[in-house]
Amino acid sequence: MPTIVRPRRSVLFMPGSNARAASKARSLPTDALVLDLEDAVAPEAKADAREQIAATLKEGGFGPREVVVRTNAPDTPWFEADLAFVARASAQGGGPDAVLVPKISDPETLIAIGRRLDALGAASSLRVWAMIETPMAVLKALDIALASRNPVTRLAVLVLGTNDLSKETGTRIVPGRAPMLSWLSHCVLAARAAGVGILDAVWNNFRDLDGFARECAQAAELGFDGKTLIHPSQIEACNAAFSPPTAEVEEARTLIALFDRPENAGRGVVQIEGRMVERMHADIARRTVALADAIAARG
Ligand SMILES: CC(C)(COP(=O)(O)OP(=O)(O)OC[C@H]1O[C@@H](n2cnc3c(N)ncnc32)[C@H](O)[C@@H]1OP(=O)(O)O)[C@@H](O)C(=O)NCCC(=O)NCCSC(=O)C[C@H](O)C(=O)O
Ligand SMILES: [Mg+2]
Repeated sequence: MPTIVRPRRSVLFMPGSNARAASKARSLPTDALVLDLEDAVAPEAKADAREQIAATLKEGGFGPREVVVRTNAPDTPWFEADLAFVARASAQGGGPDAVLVPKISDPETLIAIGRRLDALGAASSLRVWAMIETPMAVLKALDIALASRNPVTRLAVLVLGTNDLSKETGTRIVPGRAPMLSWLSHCVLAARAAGVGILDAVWNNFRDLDGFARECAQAAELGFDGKTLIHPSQIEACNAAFSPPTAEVEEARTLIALFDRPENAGRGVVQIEGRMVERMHADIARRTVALADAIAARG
């Protein structure tokens, strides 16, 4: 698993057409924001939403937050215009960091999208995030994640979409998510095997913050980097759930220092207060410290 240097604990969706929400996001402690052209925008409002997102991007002011635009799905009449818009914005500078493409179900589609972005002259820095939200996408999660090894795909992050998964499968979204747990874990494994990021799905009932906090804790235990959000009230609990606790960071620093001592240079295993620690624990500790430092650097 690679060292995470870009915190993606909280990733806030907002309708691309909602200028007020985008303006608000400039001062919210979210790690990333997604300006949506898909579900949150009515069919007749797609073109206006593109214009609004263009104005939002031009104005900038998002600081260290990663800015992402979600297009409509590849098989919709809006996709080509959405992709061309994102490519143009990125080529002009000040564009989004990534484009999030919904309903990806196979690696071939990612390759085609990457080629199209190249042909449209998108900036080389533009990354692709892929939504895993069809039954086929879950079944092919590893193939999709491994598409990141082909640089043409620009693939950096997978994002779960449990609303669409529920719609496509008839599986209910229930507290604890037992019916979907195996899918979530399978996707985390696929992302880790390929070395891409992975974000959990949204929690719809944004007034139920206790239930939301429980789901964040579950997502962190499952190994997600963070969670996608729909309302500012969800950011604080989400950031807390995906930040390494202070005591864990302190312990990690102690462990790294122990292995860095000259007398331990050739040792694979040492002990701290009667507990065995191996070099793999030092690797985990370095990841914890790298994430904590990156979070602290945000201020
Ligand atoms: C759900 C909402 C429509 C609720 O909005 P609203 O009624 O305005 O809520 P509040 O009155 O509580 O809002 C308080 C203030 O916060 C601002 N606000 C609200 N939501 C956002 C946001 N997402 N980002 C930024 N700011 C936000 C309001 O403007 C209020 O500000 P102020 O006026 O200054 O007081 C709304 O929250 C919303 O639209 N959320 C995002 C919906 C969305 O993007 N959905 C698509 C992504 S989820 C998805 O697609 C699922 C996935 O694909 C799957 O398959 O699972
Ligand atoms: Mg969806």
